[in-house]
Order: sequence, then structure tokens, then C-alpha cells
Amino acid sequence: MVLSGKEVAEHASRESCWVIVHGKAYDVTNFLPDHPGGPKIILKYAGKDATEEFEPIHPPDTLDKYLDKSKHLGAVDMASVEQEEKVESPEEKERQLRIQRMPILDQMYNLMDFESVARRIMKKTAWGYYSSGADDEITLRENHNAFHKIWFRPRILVDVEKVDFTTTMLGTKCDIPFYVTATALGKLGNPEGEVVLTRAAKKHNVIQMIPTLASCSFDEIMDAAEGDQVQWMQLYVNKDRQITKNIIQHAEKRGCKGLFITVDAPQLGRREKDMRSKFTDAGTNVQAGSTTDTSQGAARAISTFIDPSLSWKDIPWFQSVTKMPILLKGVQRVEDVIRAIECGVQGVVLSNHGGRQLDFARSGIEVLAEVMPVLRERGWEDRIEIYIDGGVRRATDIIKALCLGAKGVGIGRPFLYAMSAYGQPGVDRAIQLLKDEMEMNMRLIGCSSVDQLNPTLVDARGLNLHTATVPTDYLGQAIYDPLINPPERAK
Ligand SMILES: Cc1cc2c(cc1C)[n+](S(=O)(=O)[O-])c1c(=O)[nH]c(=O)nc-1n2C[C@H](O)[C@H](O)[C@H](O)COP(=O)(O)O
Repeated sequence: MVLSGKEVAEHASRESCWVIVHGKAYDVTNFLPDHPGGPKIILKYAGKDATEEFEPIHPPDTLDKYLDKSKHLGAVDMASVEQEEKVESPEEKERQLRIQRMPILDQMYNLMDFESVARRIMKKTAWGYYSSGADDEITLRENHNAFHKIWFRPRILVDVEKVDFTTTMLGTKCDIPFYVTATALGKLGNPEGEVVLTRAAKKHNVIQMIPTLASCSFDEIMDAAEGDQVQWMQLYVNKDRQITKNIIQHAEKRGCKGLFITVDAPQLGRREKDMRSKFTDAGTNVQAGSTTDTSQGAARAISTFIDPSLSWKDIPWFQSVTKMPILLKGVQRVEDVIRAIECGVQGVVLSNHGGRQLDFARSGIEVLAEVMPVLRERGWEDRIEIYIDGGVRRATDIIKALCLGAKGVGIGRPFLYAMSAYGQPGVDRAIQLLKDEMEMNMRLIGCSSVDQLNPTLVDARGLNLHTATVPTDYLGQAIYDPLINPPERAK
């Protein structure tokens, strides 16, 4: 029996709340108190079509997985559903104009160019979620600035006619020493979501790390992979260990080649741009006098399941439920790298979550410079694979990390921005730009393969001088949503 829009509209209260998603009606009355994003956002769509709001945040199999079948009410005659008249706000009109005027893809010459375009054409909520860092965003900026404190000591008169910057990461051969790191909610920026990154990763033979909080379902992302394409799984550990065990063993069965347990987020950070953009979008409610729940940016709303009790004592359990290599993502000091080695994990990512967690955490590259000398002293430098992420925007950043001892680096936001602004062609171009930069800079540093990269090729003494001024990065400053006005650039 097909429901009419009118029948659904009669269930528009806390006492009886039906919503429509993808042309089907669901009774979510009893679910309201359990919704991670709070009841308000559901009640806003009570009795109505919630598909547009639902889509970017929830993988398509969410309702099948988490809402009892008895609450699935069946198909709705969508022609009979009263669609709210879409009044385009002045901001949206302005955004559409900026989209019409945006530069063509060939005008993108580096990863920052994508960020500059994305900032202007993305919806506020999407830009707020992707670009935000925690608190005052000091670490967000330090991640990128830290690379500016490292200088090269290039070699000369080395035959660099042929440059090979391929490498292996967890035993997988990759074209270039970086992977597309896990970043949640891909559909906020592009209606296809994370599968866009999957296709680009395949095309350029780089590895994709699949986020727990993807907009696409895990299986959609795995299905989008082709041939022997390698993917890793990023895991937020659920308080319910059975759910976590199911996720891990399903990922292994589907062929994931690495489990990256995120350890820097017992609670997601306070990302005020994310929270503020939610406020702005709901701004009209505020004018109408209703209160807007600004306690929840997208991040906080989707992460209440994460287990803050996760600790070192849990590592043996993970090792008992999977044969995948286990790496800890979000390690931030050498003592924990040593403990990770002693626990028998296969690697770590030195990372502060892109500056989205603890503000004033040090950059991954700075922690790397602390870790490697200690491991070398113990003869442990080859005991595990060490990755870093955060603020990598140039091939020179990748080269600096490898010179200091990293196996590879993770890159997040640039590919989100490229995907949001230009779809897969954008991500393709971003990866190709990095490959072109890599070839040139390997030549200029006097190395023909990545195994020649070593600490003598860099001077990183200034890395931990946080008071020292770094070269003003007008490009970066003019793009990140500055808390201060970017310096006027010469006309
Ligand atoms: C930009 C971004 C990063 C996220 C991210 C979402 C976005 C939009 N999310 S988050 O919603 O929870 O914060 C994740 C995530 O799902 N899991 C995770 O381990 N890291 C997450 N990260 C951190 C990411 O994996 C890298 O550590 C970080 O992006 C590297 O810095 P850059 O963006 O500067 O390359």
C-alpha cells in the first residue's frame, strides 16, 4: 500500500514522527531520543521529505542497519508530497554566481588553488566542516607552517635523468609516497561522496583510507574499487565492541589491507566554524525567535558512539579479531611510538587529526623529527612503518617527511576541496600536480629514488622553535578562513 504525502504529514510531532527518505516513509518516533544529532534536526522534517538533509550525513544503508523493520512504512506517492517552496537565499544566489565565475580546472596550479576555489563556491556547512580546526586553529595553521621551518641541503652533480618516486606502503606498491587519508562526510562536498576519491586513487595508483564516518556506505566504496586496488580502513572504535568487531571483520573479508585505529579522538574536537555554519544555516530559525541547537556541529552530532575508554589494554583484542596490519592513527609523542612497537602494531600515523582535535598539539612533521633519532638510537627505525599527515600541500612537504624518516604521508583536505569544486577531474589534477612537483623537486634535491632521501638533505633545526617567525605564507593565509584579515597582497 503506497502512502500519500497527506498521510505522512499527519505524523509531524514528537508523539508521532514520520519522515520520508528516498521515497519511503519511516516511523522514527521512538528513535528521536537516540539520534546522535539530537531530536531537533529530525523534528524539523517531521511529516516531510528529509532526503536532502539525510543524504550527505548518512550512508544509504543507515536505516536498514539501525531502524527496526517494523518502522519501515513503505513507499510514498511522492507526487502527493507537498514540497516546500525553495526560496533561494541571497547568500545562495551569490554562491551560484561564484560557481558560474569559478576558474577552469586548468587554472589550478597547486593544491592551495583548489582550497581557494572551494572556499568561495562550497556551501557554508560543507566548507565549515571540511576547513575547520579546533579552538583557535593554531595547530591547523602550524601543520602547514611547520614545513616552512625545514630547509633543504640539496646535492649536486647527481645523475637524475631518471627519477623514480614510487614506493611501497604496508607492502603495496604506490606511484608516489602519499595516501588519500580518511576524511568524513564526503557527500557534504560532492553528491557522489567518497567513491570519487576511490576512482581517482585507482587511476593514479595511490591508496585510499576509508573513513568510518563516510557518507557512502563502506560497501559502496569497496565496490567502487577496481582490480587489485588497495584500500585501508580507518576505525573509530565503538563503545559496543561487537559492532566494532563486525566492522573490522567485514573490512578484512572485503579485502582491506590495513586497519588504522584513530587514537586521537576520544571525543571529537570543538570546531567552531563547523558549529557556526550550522548556526548560520539555521539563521532563519533564530530570526523567527526559535532557538537553534548550535551545540552540535556536524562533527559532534555524528560521533557520540566513539568509545573514550579505549586504551593500550585493548590492543591485544584488536590483534585477536583481525589479521590485517594494525596501525595507530593520531600518535603525538615518541613515548607512544615506543609503546606501539612494544605492543606489536605494524605502524603509526604521527598526526593531530588535521588540527581538528587538541589545539596546540605539535605538527606531525615535528613529532617525526622527535621520533626518528630515538628509534635510530635503539636500532628500531625499521620495526614499524611511520606515516605523518597534516598540512601536506606540496611535494616538497612529502620529500621533507621522507628525508626525516617517514614511509609516506596522508593528505586530506586538498582532495576534499578538489572533489567539491571539480569532481573527479579535480582530484585527478591535484594528484597529477603533486606527481609533477615530486619529479621536479627530487631532481633538484639530487635524488633519483625515494630510498636516497635521508636526514642530511634537510636542516630541521628550526622545527621546534614555535616562537621563530616563519616565512609569511601569503598563499596559505589568504585561503584559510583567517581569524585575522589576510595581509593585502600586492595588486
Ligand atoms: C579534513 C578532515 C579531516 C578528518 C575528518 C574530516 C575532515 C573534513 N574526520 S572527522 O570528521 O572525524 O574529523 C576524520 C575521521 O573521520 N577519522 C579520522 O581518523 N581522521 C579524520 N580527519 C583527519 C584526517 O584523517 C587527517 O588526519 C587530516 O585531514 C590531515 O590533515 P590535512 O587535512 O591538512 O591533510
